[in-house]
Amino acid sequence: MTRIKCCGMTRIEDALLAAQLGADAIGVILTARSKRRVDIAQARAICAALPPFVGTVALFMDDEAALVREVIDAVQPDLLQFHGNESDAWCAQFGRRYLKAIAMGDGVAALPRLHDYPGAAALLLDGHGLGEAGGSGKAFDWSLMPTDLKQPLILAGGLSAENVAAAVRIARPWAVDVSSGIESAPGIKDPAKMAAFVQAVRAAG
Ligand SMILES: O=C(O)c1ccccc1NCC(=O)[C@H](O)[C@H](O)COP(=O)(O)O
Repeated sequence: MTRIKCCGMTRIEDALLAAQLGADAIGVILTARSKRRVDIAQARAICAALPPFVGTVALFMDDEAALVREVIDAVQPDLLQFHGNESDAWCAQFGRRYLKAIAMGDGVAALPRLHDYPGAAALLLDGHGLGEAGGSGKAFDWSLMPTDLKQPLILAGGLSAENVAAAVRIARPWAVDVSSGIESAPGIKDPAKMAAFVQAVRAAG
């Protein structure tokens, strides 16, 4: 079964609907680099509203360590996600499990970077270019998804109800991650798109 993370939640009602529909995790974005940014109080309210067994992920992109610590204390997310040029040692300093996003927009040139994060709980392969923010809606060449890495791989970038079944079939990821493909506007999730996305992933197996 392919797990599902719905990212970029800015409203409690959207996060609750994702949970009801069967999403395995939701993401809240704390970095100023995002148009889906929430403040710490919003992130805490969204995460605290969720039922048990739905994971929470707090996202950062080249942010100050002090912000990450503040979020850990206030929000208590299950996982951290780092989306920028952070090193593995930098990500590990918080003593928390983390996902490391890898920009796959450069195609094969990005592949060596997949070996730079042995401490990450999983790698999230995203469609944008190096140095660009996530949530871009850009897909990458799914056939580049490696099969020889020990870490679980999360497929992200430009996924939607229309293409996710093909993506799962080609890339065989541990999980898929989606943001703009389930939105009506940045940070505003669309119930019909979210339901169709979860259904398409479940049908894909
Ligand atoms: O979504 C953002 O606005 C964002 C900004 C800066 C860093 C990371 C960001 N999102 C990270 C995610 O995990 C997204 O879900 C992922 O990039 C996929 O987004 P999309 O292509 O829109 O499905």
